Amino acid sequence: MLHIDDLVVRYGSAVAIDGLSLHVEAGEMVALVGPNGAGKSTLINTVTGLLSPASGSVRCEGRVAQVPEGRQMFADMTVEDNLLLGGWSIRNRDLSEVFDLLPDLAGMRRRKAGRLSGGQQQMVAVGRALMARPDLLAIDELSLGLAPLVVAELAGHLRVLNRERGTAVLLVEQEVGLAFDVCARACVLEAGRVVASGPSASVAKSDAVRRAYFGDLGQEEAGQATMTEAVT
Ligand SMILES: Nc1ncnc2c1ncn2[C@@H]1O[C@H](COP(=O)(O)OP(=O)(O)OP(=O)(O)O)[C@@H](O)[C@H]1O
Repeated sequence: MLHIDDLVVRYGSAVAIDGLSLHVEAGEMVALVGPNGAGKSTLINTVTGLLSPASGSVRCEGRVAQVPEGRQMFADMTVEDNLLLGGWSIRNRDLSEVFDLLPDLAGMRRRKAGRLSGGQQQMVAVGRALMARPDLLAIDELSLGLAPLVVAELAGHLRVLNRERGTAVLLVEQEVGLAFDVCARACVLEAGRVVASGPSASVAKSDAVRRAYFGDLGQEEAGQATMTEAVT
């Protein structure tokens, strides 16, 4: 349902995405991992239309919604009003669907978003994106600054969302263990390219992941990072 082909994205003369192709099937959960500056956020922001390609194409058959890095709450607005903003493009905006999936939000609907904990705010950010009834949910750093228990609860909600509604998920995540656990498939980005792709359990053992997170390959091997490692 998401087709990204030969994508190039630039900031001025700097190339952030460098000829990247990636395809996501309907209902698939795909993790995007890689070192700082690899282009993960740029890719997500291009998928959701916040950035435009310099060349190549991004085509999505269905609605996309984003959970942005840092949550981006409207702090002085209530939880309910934050949620309603997420559904601005929907004719009959109905909070009940989101409350069914994230029941804790119903109890905090009248509270100011800025008064909530980080985990509660992240739940609002997920709920706000779900108000658009997306076919693809693009999440930039689910776990950022959150306690492991809170992250585990959010991950559980994502699994239910995927299982019960068939929503596809593109998850950018620094916590690779979490990303591989939640998503059946993973792609490793380096310097704006996909350098490994396949089932998460296999990608977890790939050279690309060792290079990105453990730095335990020699210079010579690191220099060979430009070819895609197809992991099966
Ligand atoms: N607004 C910007 N202006 C110029 N260059 C940018 C901008 N945003 C990102 N970049 C550059 O584009 C490249 C990709 O950045 P991006 O934030 O997409 O990577 P990332 O994989 O999400 O990194 P991180 O894990 O640190 O968030 C990096 O070299 C970064 O410095």
